[in-house]
Amino acid sequence: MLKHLLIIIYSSLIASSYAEQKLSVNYCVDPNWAPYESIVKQKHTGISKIFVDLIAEKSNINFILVPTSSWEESLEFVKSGQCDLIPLINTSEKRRQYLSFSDDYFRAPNAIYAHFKNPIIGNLSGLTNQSIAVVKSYRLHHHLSKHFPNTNLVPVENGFLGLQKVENNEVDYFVGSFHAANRIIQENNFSNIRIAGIANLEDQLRIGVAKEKEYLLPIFNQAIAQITKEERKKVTHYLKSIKIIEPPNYRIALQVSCLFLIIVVILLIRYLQLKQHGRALADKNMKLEELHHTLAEKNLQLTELAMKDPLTGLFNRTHLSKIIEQQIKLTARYQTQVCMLMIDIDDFKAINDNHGHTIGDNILKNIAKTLLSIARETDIVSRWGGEEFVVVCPETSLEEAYKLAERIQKGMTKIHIDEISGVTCSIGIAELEKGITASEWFKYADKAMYQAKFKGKDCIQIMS
Ligand SMILES: Nc1nc2c(ncn2[C@@H]2O[C@H](COP(=O)(O)OP(=O)(O)OP(=O)(O)O)[C@@H](O)[C@H]2O)c(=O)[nH]1
Repeated sequence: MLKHLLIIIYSSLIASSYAEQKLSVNYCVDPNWAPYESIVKQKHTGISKIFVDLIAEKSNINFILVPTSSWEESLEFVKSGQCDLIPLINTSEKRRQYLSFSDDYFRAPNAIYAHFKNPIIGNLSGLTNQSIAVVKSYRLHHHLSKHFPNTNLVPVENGFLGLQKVENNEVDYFVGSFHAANRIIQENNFSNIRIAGIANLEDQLRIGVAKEKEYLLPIFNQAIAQITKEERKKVTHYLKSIKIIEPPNYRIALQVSCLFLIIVVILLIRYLQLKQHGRALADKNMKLEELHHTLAEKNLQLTELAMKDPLTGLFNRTHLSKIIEQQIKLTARYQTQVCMLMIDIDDFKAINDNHGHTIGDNILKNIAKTLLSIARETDIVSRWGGEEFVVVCPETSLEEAYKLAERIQKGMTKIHIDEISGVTCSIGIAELEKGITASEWFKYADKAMYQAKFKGKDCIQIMS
């Protein structure tokens, strides 16, 4: 009690004397604890700098920074007297042995950070035997080693190194100051880290003064009490300028990617199926077209077969009958002359008998060629049957038909097959008379041909 009274009296004396002569104090900070405090290019920056400036102004004390390279070094400096105070520090049993503390002036949470593969634990009681990185000599370090002896503590030099271990999955968790950790995550783009819980140990930060300078505490407390809400807003603004990182939600990203991949695969399969289907369809269409073509060809062949004599290729009897029917109609309408030549090869049986059927066939084929070459293009040359041929000559008079018959006879003499040198034929000619039927016309031509035979063969007879 007496001691406290003496300190107050001493401090007020000092305070009044400071009015005339400005007192200076040396202070140390944590050089790696942004945004709370840090040393950048030998200069103090961060939240504690805002408060130091306010307290300096209100207490009229000159604060001189003694730069250090680590928090541990700062603690050593204040112990050894190289620094008079540390402006932003938590109390702890250990620290109370060499420091006296002002009233707290800034409070902030601590959080638990984890690799996104590790589960959310909520708070410190969720920690069991995991590996936990924590900054060496921080109050949290002592707190965890005292209250969570089963955990595997990994002390690190600073928050960056601890969070880097989490990012690289070297430790399960990092426990540290909320604002500082967020800033490190953001600056270093640690994309694998998320907040796994809030540490139920709040930072209640204050000035820690070396024991031999504890007489300054009333002055500091007075200055702290004078800090206005407006002035505190500077700190809020400063913190707001730091974005809090929302670690990317990899699960959603993975799900979206999977969904996208599935859609792409389905579309690809569908595309390939359609392509295959299209190809099969095109194949089928092509085959169908080929089939259609073949069918058309076959039909043509069939029609030709139905129309033509297979041995000579001339029109057959059936087709000739149809043509003659048309011819009769045309003649009746246009009053033109049409003649029919009935040609019968003489003694063909003897050719067959003496030279064989194959030679006989060849002779018949040659006769057909001869007839086609001699007749006009408009004449209709046909094989009536066996060794009989019929030539129908539109727009032809009996005289012209007779001349044609003569040319045919002459042509026949030029046929040479094997030992056979020329054939003879008997030709009957009948003009299409008005009003007669096709069969009557045939009958007349046939009759004329038989008359020619009767006359001794190799001659031409006009129907009389
Ligand atoms: N090689 C061959 N012979 C045929 C064909 N069609 C009919 N013949 C033959 O022609 C001959 C016709 O004989 P005939 O009716 O007696 O007449 P021909 O021997 O010519 O006697 P004439 O008519 O009186 O001059 C027969 O021997 C038939 O076999 C054929 O497609 N090929």
